[in-house]
Amino acid sequence: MSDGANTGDEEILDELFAVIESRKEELPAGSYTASLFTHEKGENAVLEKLGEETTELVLAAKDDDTEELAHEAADIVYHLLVLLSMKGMTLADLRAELDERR
Ligand SMILES: N=c1c2ncn([C@@H]3O[C@H](COP(=O)(O)OP(=O)(O)OP(=O)(O)O)[C@@H](O)[C@H]3O)c2ncn1[C@@H]1O[C@H](COP(=O)(O)O)[C@@H](O)[C@H]1O
Repeated sequence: MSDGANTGDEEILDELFAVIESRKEELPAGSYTASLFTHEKGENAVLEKLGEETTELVLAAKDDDTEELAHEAADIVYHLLVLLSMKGMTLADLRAELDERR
């Protein structure tokens, strides 16, 4: 597992969100992100994914499978950012909420 160094963590979330926003704008063929924005199920596609990934995360935690836990956590963060973008929100909204709790 990681040694805890977090250099670049903020940047990676900003970069990922910027990619998601550009996929939403350009809807390139072959993009999984674009397919979520154009899915026939609408927002339910990403909501269902978040539900599935959360169940998988819980199972990984119960198994003490930290590699799988990191994998599922990353899936959840990615789909969460897609949901925020879908709702016209940004990472700043998430940061503001977290900041208020300090
Ligand atoms: N971070 C992600 C990311 N995380 C998860 N996924 C996709 O989310 C889907 C997860 O659904 P599933 O659980 O069915 O996938 P799975 O691999 O069968 O199952 P798991 O074992 O992963 O749970 C897979 O198709 C993954 O490819 C992601 N797809 C894209 N990104 C990021 O988005 C960027 C743009 O991707 P495109 O839009 O495809 O160009 C990429 O460069 C990545 O940085």
